[in-house]
Amino acid sequence: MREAYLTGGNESFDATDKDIDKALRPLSFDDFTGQEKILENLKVFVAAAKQRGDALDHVLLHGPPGLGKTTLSHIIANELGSGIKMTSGPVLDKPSDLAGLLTNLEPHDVLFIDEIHRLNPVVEEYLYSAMEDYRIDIMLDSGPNARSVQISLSPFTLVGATTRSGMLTAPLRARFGISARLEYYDSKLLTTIVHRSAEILGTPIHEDAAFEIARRSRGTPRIANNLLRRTRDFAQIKGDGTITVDIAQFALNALDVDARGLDDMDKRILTTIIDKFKGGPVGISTIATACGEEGETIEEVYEPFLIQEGYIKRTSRGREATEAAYQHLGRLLPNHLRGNNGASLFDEITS
Ligand SMILES: Nc1ncnc2c1ncn2[C@@H]1O[C@H](COP(=O)(O)OP(=O)(O)OP(=O)(O)O)[C@@H](O)[C@H]1O
Ligand SMILES: [Mg+2]
Repeated sequence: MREAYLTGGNESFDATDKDIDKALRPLSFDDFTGQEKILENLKVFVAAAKQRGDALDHVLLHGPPGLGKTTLSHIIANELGSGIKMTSGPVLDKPSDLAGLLTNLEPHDVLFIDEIHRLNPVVEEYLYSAMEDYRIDIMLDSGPNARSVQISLSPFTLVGATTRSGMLTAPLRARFGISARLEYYDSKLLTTIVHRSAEILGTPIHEDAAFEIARRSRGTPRIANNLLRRTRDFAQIKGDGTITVDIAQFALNALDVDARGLDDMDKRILTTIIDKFKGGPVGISTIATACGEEGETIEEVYEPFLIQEGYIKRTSRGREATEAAYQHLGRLLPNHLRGNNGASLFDEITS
């Protein structure tokens, strides 16, 4: 797949976004940029398991969307030299769905369960013994004829992914020997990722243009790749195909991505807190209703980035907008924040 893009030709213009997604996905530890600490540990655990001839311990990957959880699960299987079966929490409706998957695993295979916080509790219960002892008990018949049979499974590795690790039950969480939280990427790492993707797509890109896309990507490789693809369209139609910084800026403005990478919903959340609730504190469900978005989505997708970038603060009474949020939106600072500002100004003058 990847070769098709590397060798160029017109195939890349016919490819759907889904194919491109696949082509851009790193396939090995060495191909994966960032998350250095997680990668270093995983390399050791994978090598040790292989050396012992054991299945790798179960792995939980958590963190905001688009940071590489699915990608890493494939890489783990590749590096183990194992097969991978993919499913997701909400799809596993009954214990028999899970049993079907588990009994089809080859030794040391990876079973990837996405959105693992959304497992049906009954199915989750079955997963416990599968994870712990590589066996499941299945009930045959019901009523007086009911009996349970035990089925042995091949030693396997469960890789669970979730954007909401807080919603995992304690018994499930305890059964993962390895747990890793993926963090947002800084602009430098994202610049590397943009360059790599541009090369695979066969699109020439200037260094400052790659950085411009990177710093406006909300710390997220998926967004960086999407913005790159859209910018490539602008370069193709409005320019000579090369992504320059002017083309990148033009494209990003046309796409409504602001200078700090905040998107429409990010800005809506901030303006809601500032304009409707005097800067907070205000509860997440109130913000959600005012913005017309699910509270869960705000908490899992938008808030972590806004907190990391210092635009909102989480307090016991709710969310508050920070000085940075007022400044970014060009709003007048309220009194309680102006106090701090005055003090720092005073320091500067006297020092
Ligand atoms: N470290 C990385 N280096 C290069 N590309 C990356 C990296 N991490 C992610 N990507 C790219 O970003 C895209 C999104 O990654 P992925 O699907 O693994 O995210 P995810 O964490 O599983 O997201 P979700 O929670 O929405 O399922 C992938 O297509 C992949 O190409
Ligand atoms: Mg995923």
